[in-house]
Amino acid sequence: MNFTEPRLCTISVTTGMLENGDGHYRKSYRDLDGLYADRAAFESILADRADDIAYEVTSYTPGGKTSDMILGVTRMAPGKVGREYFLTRGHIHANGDRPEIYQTLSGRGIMQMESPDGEVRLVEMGPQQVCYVPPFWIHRSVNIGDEDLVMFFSYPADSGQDYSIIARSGGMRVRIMDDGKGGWVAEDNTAWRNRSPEDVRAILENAGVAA
Ligand SMILES: O=P(O)(O)OC[C@H]1O[C@H](O)[C@H](O)[C@@H](O)[C@@H]1O
Ligand SMILES: [Fe+2]
Repeated sequence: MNFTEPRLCTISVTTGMLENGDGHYRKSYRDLDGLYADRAAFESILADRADDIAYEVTSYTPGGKTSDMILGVTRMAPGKVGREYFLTRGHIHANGDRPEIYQTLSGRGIMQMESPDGEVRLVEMGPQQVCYVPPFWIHRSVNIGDEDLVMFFSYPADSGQDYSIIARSGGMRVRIMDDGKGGWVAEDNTAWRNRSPEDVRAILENAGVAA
């Protein structure tokens, strides 16, 4: 029997990268078009740093099965588009019943979660705090600090990412905004529309769960 070889990876908290992984992708500000509320503020970021890295993900994928755990690191730059803090695109796992674990290594962030039927959970996280993202929750990270947000993550390798679920509902239900006092406040996203009971049922049934 050919057992999978163990793998040692090193996390560089200062560069926000996993070393000795096998995956790396970057998202520039240009790639994040349409996510933020303040169109004019976003355009002005595009005007002078469209190709700068907004966030990047380095990872190791040992295989493709449920029992193979992907692990990696996300590094997200600090900043705001108007009053809205920088964020990752966000997704639900294409196999919706797959969970994820996130550990903040440096910086301050919010794990923004939304259930298929529109419940919102906001988990503020600092260094060495771990958030368990349960099956079926749409999730994205938001950098509410003034330095890089560096997070370790792990999830089953056959989870997959479905980004369309957020696009179809006009974004996530709330936006994480500067409260003007150095903190944050969650404000309703006026473009958001809830998923229908049929949509919710389809997400559950796709994972073999009775609605
Ligand atoms: O996939 P995004 O929504 O762009 O988020 C960026 C990354 O965030 C987390 O670290 C996830 O575990 C990654 O799978 C994801 O790629
Ligand atoms: Fe995920």
